Amino acid sequence: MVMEMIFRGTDTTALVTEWCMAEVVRNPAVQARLRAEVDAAVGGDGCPSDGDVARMPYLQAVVKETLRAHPPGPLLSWARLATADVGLANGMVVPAGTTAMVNMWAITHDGEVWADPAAFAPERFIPSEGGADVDVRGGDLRLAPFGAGRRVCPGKNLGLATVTLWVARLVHAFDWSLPDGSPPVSLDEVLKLSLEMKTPLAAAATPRRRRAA
Ligand code: HEM
Repeated sequence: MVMEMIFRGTDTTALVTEWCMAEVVRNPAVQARLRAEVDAAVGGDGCPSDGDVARMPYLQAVVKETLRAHPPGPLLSWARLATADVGLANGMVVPAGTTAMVNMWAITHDGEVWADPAAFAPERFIPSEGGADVDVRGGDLRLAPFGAGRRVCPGKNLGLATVTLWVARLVHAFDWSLPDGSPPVSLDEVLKLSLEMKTPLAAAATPRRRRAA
């Protein structure tokens, strides 16, 4: 059980954080809005807590948009074997013995599902700004980066809470930018066990404030 949690829970959580920070570095307007929200919720020299992030809708939208743009399990559990004929809602039948894969990456980048899918636009998840109210934990198949149904990721709440808190703390404590002279952040992907950045993120973190000793 512990092995399974480590095996399935560590690289996914770390990769979503890395992709999220890559988008934060690439998109200064996103970083500025995120920081304003985190500062307003935390204030002063405090450190964001789980309770604080619950009051940060833009941060949650940024994490959702990261999961849409860069789902770490693009093919969910890679493959499933149909043990019986399965009738789909659209009338199609998946015959017993078929190996089936769900291409979540294709769904999250489909222009008929998500307008302008190549854009990193957290607002698409803010209902008060015309965005969609999407439950990413398996309740909406337009964006199900943790899978859905019987084999949905059992660590989804822990994974989401961890990434959200880490990003809040990273943005609260540091200004994030490209190191001097380095090329722009590359969003090229490589599929290993999970979907990784082909060129790992290299960013400069400048402390924002000094705490009294
Ligand atoms: C943001 C972080 C995470 C993402 C994006 C993620 C994503 C996924 C996905 C896509 C699946 C396959 C679901 C399916 O086939 O329908 C999965 C399965 C699984 N995940 Fe996660 N996961 C994350 C974090 C975690 C954490 C923190 C844990 C444990 C502490 C965990 C434990 C597992 C396990 C044990 C399975 C296999 C479930 C089964 O086959 O019944 N995951 N995860």
